Amino acid sequence: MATNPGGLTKAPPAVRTRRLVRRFGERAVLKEIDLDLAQGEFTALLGRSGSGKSTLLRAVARLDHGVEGTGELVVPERVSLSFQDSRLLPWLRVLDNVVLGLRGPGTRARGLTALEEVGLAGRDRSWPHELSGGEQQRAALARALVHDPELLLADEPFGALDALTRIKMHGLLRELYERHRPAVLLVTHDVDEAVELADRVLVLEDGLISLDLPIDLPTPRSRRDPRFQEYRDALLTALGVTTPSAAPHDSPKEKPHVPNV
Ligand SMILES: Nc1ncnc2c1ncn2[C@@H]1O[C@H](COP(=O)(O)OP(=O)(O)OP(=O)(O)O)[C@@H](O)[C@H]1O
Repeated sequence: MATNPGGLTKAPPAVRTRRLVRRFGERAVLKEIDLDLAQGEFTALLGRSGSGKSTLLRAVARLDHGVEGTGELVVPERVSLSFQDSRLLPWLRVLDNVVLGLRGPGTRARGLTALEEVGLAGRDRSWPHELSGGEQQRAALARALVHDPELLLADEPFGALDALTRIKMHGLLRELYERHRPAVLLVTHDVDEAVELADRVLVLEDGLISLDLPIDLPTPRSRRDPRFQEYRDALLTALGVTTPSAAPHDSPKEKPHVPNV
């Protein structure tokens, strides 16, 4: 374990990448990424479409065997993944999906507890197609959490949900995170989602992390808090988007439009 200048022992990071490179043909989508994610840290990853967010997440998940490197990639043993599409197996009931791959005594009880935690108590015998989109994402979260992950990698898990369900899922994810404390890397296009949920937001641009912004706001966070808006404006600016709220004071007073980038 490393010791910092104050003499306190510093825990090793949950994720550590050094000089992580991914090329597709001639094009380097990730150019020597150096990234540390602390244990129990909630990080959001933003970037324009095609900037390489999913590529980075897949690399960290060790799903991509094309990652090059003389570099270094350290990830914990227990890693769970969640995607925009819940990826529940249609031929398995909800509980069987949740406990898939889990072994040992108490498997069923663990699955039922996970379902209860995500608000799906009593739906264990349902088939995936009998669940709504939001419920399917809840089941996917239960499946991720039942493994007690040290790292949760989530690639736009709420991207396909309607606005109201999305808000509910934000609350649920933050609550589950605070209870279980895995390190989280959340890929999103939604700047508000990033500021609302994460303690640190990264912007990926041109193959590198161009901004690493700690979010120092208590939770639950209100989008109406002026400091929330300052973070959001800083991120939108980093993403190359100008909004009326980030514009000079003498500009027309329009309702800020916050695009998903
Ligand atoms: N298997 C592949 N073969 C060739 N190019 C690829 C492959 N996978 C990704 N790419 C390219 O790498 C770039 C980054 O893709 P990636 O999916 O990581 O971006 P992203 O930031 O997640 O995009 P989005 O926000 O639109 O989902 C894109 O230009 C994409 O076309």
